Amino acid sequence: PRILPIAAADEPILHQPAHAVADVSTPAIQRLLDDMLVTLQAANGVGIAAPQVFAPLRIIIVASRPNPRYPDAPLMSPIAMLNPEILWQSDTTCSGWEGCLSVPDTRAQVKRAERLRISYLTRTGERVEATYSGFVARIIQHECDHLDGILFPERLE
Ligand SMILES: O=C(O)C[C@@H](Cc1ccccc1)[C@H](O)SCc1ccccc1
Ligand SMILES: [Zn+2]
Repeated sequence: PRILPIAAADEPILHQPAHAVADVSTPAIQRLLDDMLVTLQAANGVGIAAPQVFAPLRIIIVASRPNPRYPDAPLMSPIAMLNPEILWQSDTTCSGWEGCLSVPDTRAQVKRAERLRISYLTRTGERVEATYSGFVARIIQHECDHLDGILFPERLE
């Protein structure tokens, strides 16, 4: 696996919708997942979306860990979510700090749904549904926005 270049905010790919993955089992997709993970780790991120590494595909990796702004964030093994679909979002929202690997040196408070239910394919092709809340739900919403060409500054009130 190799560290991939990360698209900056002015790159068109970050402002257009990504395409569903047709076959998760191909070597190219499996390699992309490995490359996204090492890229995320090298950048000290807690999430990454395929368009950020110039791949217009509906793939995100969620990797919450405690950090200075979220000291009580859960430490989790990175989860690759392919073709994620948010099935439900709570009306309850909360505001919290966000940053973005594609928008360096920028932090802002963003309002997000506190809880959500998501359906996605794992890297082995199983369909999974799960409920998340708090910081992990925030990361998921941030990453799913990337798949629709939305960057967090567009979410500011
Ligand atoms: O650019 C990205 O998508 C990754 C962001 C994910 C993120 C989502 C929501 C809230 C904060 C970050 C990067 O992880 S930015 C680096 C970072 C890490 C921990 C806390 C804040 C920012
Ligand atoms: Zn981002």
